[in-house]
Amino acid sequence: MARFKRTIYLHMKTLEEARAVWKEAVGECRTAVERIPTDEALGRVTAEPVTARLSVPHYHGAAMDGFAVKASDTFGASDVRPLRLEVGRRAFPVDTGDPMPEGTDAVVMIEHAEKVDDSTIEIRQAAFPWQHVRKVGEDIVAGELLLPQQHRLRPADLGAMLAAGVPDVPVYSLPRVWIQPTGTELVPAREAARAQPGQIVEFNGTVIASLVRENGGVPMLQDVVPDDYESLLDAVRRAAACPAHVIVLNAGSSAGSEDYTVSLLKELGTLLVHGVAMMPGKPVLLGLIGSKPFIGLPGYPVSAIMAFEQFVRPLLHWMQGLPDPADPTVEAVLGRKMPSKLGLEEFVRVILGRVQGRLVAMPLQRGAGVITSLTRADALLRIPQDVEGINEGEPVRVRLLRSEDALEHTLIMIGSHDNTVDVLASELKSRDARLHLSSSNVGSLGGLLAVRRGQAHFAGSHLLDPETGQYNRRYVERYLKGTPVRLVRLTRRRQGFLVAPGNPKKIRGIEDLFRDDVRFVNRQAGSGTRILLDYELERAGRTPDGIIGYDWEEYTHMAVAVNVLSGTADCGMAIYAAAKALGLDFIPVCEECYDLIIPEACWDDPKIRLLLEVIRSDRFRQRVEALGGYDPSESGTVAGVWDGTTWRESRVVSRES
Ligand SMILES: Nc1nc2c(c(=O)[nH]1)N[C@H]1C(S)=C(S)[C@@H](COP(=O)(O)OP(=O)(O)OC[C@H]3O[C@@H](n4cnc5c(N)ncnc54)[C@H](O)[C@@H]3O)O[C@H]1N2
Ligand code: MOO
Repeated sequence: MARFKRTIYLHMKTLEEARAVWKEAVGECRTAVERIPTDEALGRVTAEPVTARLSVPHYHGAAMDGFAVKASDTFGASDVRPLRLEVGRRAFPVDTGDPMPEGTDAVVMIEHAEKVDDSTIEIRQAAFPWQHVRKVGEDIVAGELLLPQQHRLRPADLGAMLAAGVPDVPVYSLPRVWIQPTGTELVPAREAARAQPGQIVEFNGTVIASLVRENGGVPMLQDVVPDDYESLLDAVRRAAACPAHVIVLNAGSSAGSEDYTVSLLKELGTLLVHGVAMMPGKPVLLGLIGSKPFIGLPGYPVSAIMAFEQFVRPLLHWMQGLPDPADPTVEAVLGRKMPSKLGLEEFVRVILGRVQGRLVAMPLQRGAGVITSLTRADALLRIPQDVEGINEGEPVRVRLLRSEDALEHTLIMIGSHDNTVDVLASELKSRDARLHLSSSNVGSLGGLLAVRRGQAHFAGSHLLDPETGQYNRRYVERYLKGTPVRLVRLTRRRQGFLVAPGNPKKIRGIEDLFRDDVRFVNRQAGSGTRILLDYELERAGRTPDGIIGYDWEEYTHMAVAVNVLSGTADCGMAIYAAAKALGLDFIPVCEECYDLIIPEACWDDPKIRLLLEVIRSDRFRQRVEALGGYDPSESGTVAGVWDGTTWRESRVVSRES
């Protein structure tokens, strides 16, 4: 069908241009005004100024428990000249809030009135006029402005309105957003476990609906429609005819042959923008169907969220007469060099924490499909389009995704990842709910370098020195000259050969790698596991010659495991957790040490003290043991104290700090 030719982006606009086009086209859209009961108006935005109908208080009332009196009757009373007043004639018992009896203008607090008998009190201090009395209109005067228009109502606002006799309030209707997920490949989340290759769990719908709710709108989330033009046309027609204020389609915004959104928009409405120089979120589409704003959000989840924030979020504010939302930002230093494409505004997810007095921002994965780059992020770094990149150590302004206070309770870990770190994070949280462990996985060496630059509270490392058979010490000596640190053992972990379930090739150990019928899959040169394999080969007195697949390099434990599972390799070396995850058999080869490298400058930080407490607890060990493939018997021991030049203690490991 000729009509469905692949689309090429129209003219890609800069983010600023696209925002301007959008504001021009839909910036004046408002939802209708409706009058709703005041007690249901929390969070709603006033469409008109609200004025008081009654004064508050509307009578003179006692502000304290005690006796209402006429102030002039009490003049002259003192410690030396106590004054007696007859109850019921010149002093009237009142409680807080009671109307003042005729002729009285002051209240003597009960604790300042001595009872003489049932009908007499004595006071030792004169009352001044209007003492402890709430006068008419003290709080609100009838007719005065209570709240302006375009004001988002808070709990106290509702109280003031009710007190002032305003039982209902004119507000903007909540913007209703039609959300249409599309894609033949999408399956409902409840069928996730049965998804075949090529099928993807639908979740953007829920994310977008939640973002709408968070921004004061009402989501109208639809069932998925397949990627065929007629179904999409039908869905958008229904959206146009229904009482929704905004139409959001996801996805089909890019240049793929099944990306029909552009054609749709051209057939049913007006295309304003296709393609914005931002990343993620580049292929976003903006337009109008009739007078309804229409947004085509890209399919990748991070792209969808970023494009939502730039275009849907402000729209939801404008529709209720509110200004653009403002987000809190802080200044930090960038922990790692960040190259960026010239001409594209980039949004980089970062972890953020205060290390040795400075806020450090460390970039996370960049992929637009990596939703966990947002779940793990503490902040967003925006790299302008005219900047080619930012150097390590440069100051940057980042937008906070968590509270500023939370940053003070964030521990930054950089280095190699291990599953026991997840246990650590969860145990820390259960000890102190404020504590948050943010980690960036850049490999062991990257962790050491971050410690050297003062960018991490600690690093995670498992680097074997083949000459000594020891872990990490040699690397600390080489890379941390002048940086005192302590080496704390987190755990020992088992490395071994992964083989297909049932071990069909009957692989038992290193010698079997040299067989003609065994294809091996290796890890990349320089990785901890590769160093370990070479070390084991050397110990066995062998060179790699003769191992089929020794030069075939993969970059992660899981990639090795996948090759074994699919049968492209018969054997590979990895940690037990990778075998367990994919149901492979595991033949243990050796144990390695996974250590934390903690700068001396952070050693006395209470967060680090708690971290050590956790690592040394029985509960942590039990949980680590239960993972399988780990030996936590040395967890928490100090395996070395480095003063920047030499090791200060003997090599006997100790559990003391
Ligand atoms: N040749 C080109 N290909 C792509 C380009 C390009 O410029 N030229 N741009 C890339 C960029 S950037 C993005 S972003 C994506 C946008 O893709 P679409 O908006 O067309 O979306 P799809 O291709 O349909 O899906 C992409 C991806 O997202 C998943 N997805 C879609 N909807 C959902 C949902 N409701 N829940 C969860 N996941 C969803 C979908 O399955 C795909 O994996 O295009 C690049 N391609
Ligand atoms: O711009 Mo796409 O949105 O990178 O992923």
